[in-house]
Amino acid sequence: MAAVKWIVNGRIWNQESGELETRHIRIEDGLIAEIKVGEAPAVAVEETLDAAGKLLSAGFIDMHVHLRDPGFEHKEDIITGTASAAAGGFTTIACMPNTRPVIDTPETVKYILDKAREQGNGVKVLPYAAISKNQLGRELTDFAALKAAGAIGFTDDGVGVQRAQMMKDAMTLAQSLGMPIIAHCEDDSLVEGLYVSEGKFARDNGIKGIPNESEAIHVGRDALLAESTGVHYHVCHVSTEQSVRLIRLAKSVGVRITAEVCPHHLVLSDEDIPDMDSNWKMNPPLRTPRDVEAVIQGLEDGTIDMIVTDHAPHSAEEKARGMELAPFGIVGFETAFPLLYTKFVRTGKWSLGFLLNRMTKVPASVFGLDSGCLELGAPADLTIIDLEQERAVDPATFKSRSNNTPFGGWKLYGWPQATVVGGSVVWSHHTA
Ligand SMILES: NC(=O)N[C@@H](CC(=O)O)C(=O)O
Ligand SMILES: [Zn+2]
Ligand SMILES: [Zn+2]
Repeated sequence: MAAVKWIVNGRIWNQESGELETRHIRIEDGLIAEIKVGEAPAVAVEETLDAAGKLLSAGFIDMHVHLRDPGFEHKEDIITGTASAAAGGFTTIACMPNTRPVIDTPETVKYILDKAREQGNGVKVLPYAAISKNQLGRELTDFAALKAAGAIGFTDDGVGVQRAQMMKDAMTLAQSLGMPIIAHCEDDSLVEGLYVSEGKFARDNGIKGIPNESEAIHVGRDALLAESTGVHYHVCHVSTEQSVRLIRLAKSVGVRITAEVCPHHLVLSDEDIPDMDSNWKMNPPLRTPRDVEAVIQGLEDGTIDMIVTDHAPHSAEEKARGMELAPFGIVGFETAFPLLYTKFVRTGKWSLGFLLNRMTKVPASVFGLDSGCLELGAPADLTIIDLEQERAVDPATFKSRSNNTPFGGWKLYGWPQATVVGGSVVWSHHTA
């Protein structure tokens, strides 16, 4: 990993003017030390990264990813997962505890942090710990010990916390420690055995679908519990109109609630599923076009705070089991920015700044991270993107160990060129 002293000729988004402006960034001790206007400084080539008119952004932050390590290394591990993240322009990622063993002890938190530091391609990895032991929803984990070990929040992502009392106890404890609860919202009793949402695809194929209420019931319950406990409560992968409505209401009465949405739920509905192809199977499932409109609206009006990938690698063999039996989930790092840039920014629906903020500044501020901005003294965590490069998604080239994506062949603009963490180039398309 080469440390650089200058990144020159980058095009930086100026929030005030709403335009891209050329700047040169000097890096010292891993931090942004100077942002220079005008001529590029005359500096040694070895210590310089020439962004040559490309977008220069704060590195992307993804607060919801699955690295599968320990236990499911045939899908992904910390090495391939962070390589995939870096290739997607991500400099900080927060990984979910649904591993084997589950991240429910200080030892496993330490395993993640140590392996990420030593073999994580320079990418910053922030571990979440489980709410319940083994994610079984029976007994709370030792929140204080997990916090001390370095966990940044608590979640049973992969499954919903089924019992309200358990969620209330978790929130009370998390609140006393100043930690957030991150929730996968799903009522099992409404979902059992189902794998696509209630909608046109399910009707056309004569299968029973997952009802939207399965998500919103938890959002509503938890918003009430967050109100009474005062905890910071964060909703995972929001996918329905009802959830957006409930989060909006909770925010309006002052509940400390935040929320995330995934690229696929912004871009795809159940009506786009071409056939019984398990690359279109994820949890939450693709919902109706009306839900897609609602989550876009929710992101636009601030009800939903940030974008996350929910990068969920599964092996080709597992995904080959067919729609009904294959596991839920799709990979996300290496398509997230090009997908959203192409679909929302190039079409004029969003400004570039709107998209960048929801992948940098907002997640940083919601989770209290020092990165996510291009300011003096901030970590030199940076992403360089070629906004004009058009290329088809080729899953065979992914750095991830898995390539389960519905976006293969999609022609997209806005491909990452280089990723820098703490002033070191951790990935570049030249060396890829
Ligand atoms: N999103 C998914 O479809 N799958 C995730 C679990 C989860 O995020 O709930 C996984 O771990 O595979
Ligand atoms: Zn989930
Ligand atoms: Zn997840």
